[in-house]
Amino acid sequence: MFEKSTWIRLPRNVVVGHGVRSEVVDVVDDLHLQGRPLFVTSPTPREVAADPIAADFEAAGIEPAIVTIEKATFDAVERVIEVAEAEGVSYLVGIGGGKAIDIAKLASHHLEMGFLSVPTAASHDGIVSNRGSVPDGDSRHSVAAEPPLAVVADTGILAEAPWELTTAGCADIISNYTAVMDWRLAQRLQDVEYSEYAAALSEMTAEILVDNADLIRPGLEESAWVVTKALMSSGVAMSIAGSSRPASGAEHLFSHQLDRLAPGAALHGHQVGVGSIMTAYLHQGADGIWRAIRDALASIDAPTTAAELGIDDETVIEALTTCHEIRDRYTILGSGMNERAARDVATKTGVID
Ligand SMILES: NC(=O)C1=CN([C@@H]2O[C@H](COP(=O)(O)OP(=O)(O)OC[C@H]3O[C@@H](n4cnc5c(N)ncnc54)[C@H](OP(=O)(O)O)[C@@H]3O)[C@@H](O)[C@H]2O)C=CC1
Ligand SMILES: O=C(CO)COP(=O)(O)O
Ligand SMILES: [Zn+2]
Repeated sequence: MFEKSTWIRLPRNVVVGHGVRSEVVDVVDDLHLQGRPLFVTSPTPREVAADPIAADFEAAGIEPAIVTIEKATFDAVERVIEVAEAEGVSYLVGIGGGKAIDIAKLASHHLEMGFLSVPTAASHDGIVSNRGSVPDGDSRHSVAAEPPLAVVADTGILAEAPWELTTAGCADIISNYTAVMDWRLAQRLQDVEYSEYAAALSEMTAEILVDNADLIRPGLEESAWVVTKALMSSGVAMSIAGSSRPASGAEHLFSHQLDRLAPGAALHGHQVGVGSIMTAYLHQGADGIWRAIRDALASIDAPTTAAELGIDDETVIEALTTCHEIRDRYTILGSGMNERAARDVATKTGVID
């Protein structure tokens, strides 16, 4: 008897383009959301977008509450929940980079309220995903949540953000190649749940981005358009899979460990890009696609070495040899690399000298 079933939850409205920031109020109206919102933001996105959007709401007779978070932590989620309850809000709006959107996503899930995702940087593929990624002591949790009811991505704001945020988003997408390799390996060796559709969407998204790399240039609003569409497509792949597997493999474990060993040194997307060069080598050896991944990253100005990440070589080795412990996710790293093997792959791929 066939007993399989699945729920795939996706945003209802996706609004992308120049100046759409001013349409957040209309999107709320279209979704029939009533009452006050709580804006969840972080310092720079507050200035760039949350305060102007709050002014739009006030002009429409709605008084938003605002909470500014500094880090993506479970304490921050707790604080947002407390503010939401104290202010009597009825939905949340995450305005910012990955950290603000993840915290809004997790708090709204706990509160059983809807949320809107308003990215201010094309820096990560959590914009529409149904997961939140939060460090917790020695681990990093990929927490199940709901995707946003709507996404409002203003390409004007995204194009004005520092260029490295956009190159980080590109690298987060390029890392899908190795995330899918890890997923297939885990399916073959550990029989983990696998979706051919989600894997194909994730790989195709990376391919389209790489094929359009010449459109991705600083100061070009079209770049924000191309990258944001790819980030959304990758987020949809995660929602279809019901897991971050299509977009997060060993290269993400490496990045999550760097976040612990060298906090704030480099952007998430840049770290996963460098991780992807090395894990591609581990999967396919010297003649595999690691050079193509490195060249694609270099072509859009993303880092390809430890030095470009601003991280010293020894920290890279420590991250490579310990990151398999971050979470129970089977990848090419298996039960861990020893130091010699880690030094070998990092040197052969030019990540360290
Ligand atoms: N849930 C999911 O599926 C996914 C989650 N993630 C998570 O997302 C996070 C990474 O996202 P990322 O966006 O890099 O991290 P942040 O949210 O920390 O943003 C990176 C930096 O960009 C700044 N910033 C954001 N928007 C602007 C702007 N318009 N102009 C100037 N500066 C701006 C932020 O400023 P400030 O410091 O003032 O906030 C911050 O310093 C990680 O925690 C990662 O785990 C990543 C991929 C998928
Ligand atoms: O960053 C992600 C996908 O790009 C997802 O993060 P996790 O590794 O925490 O699942
Ligand atoms: Zn990522």
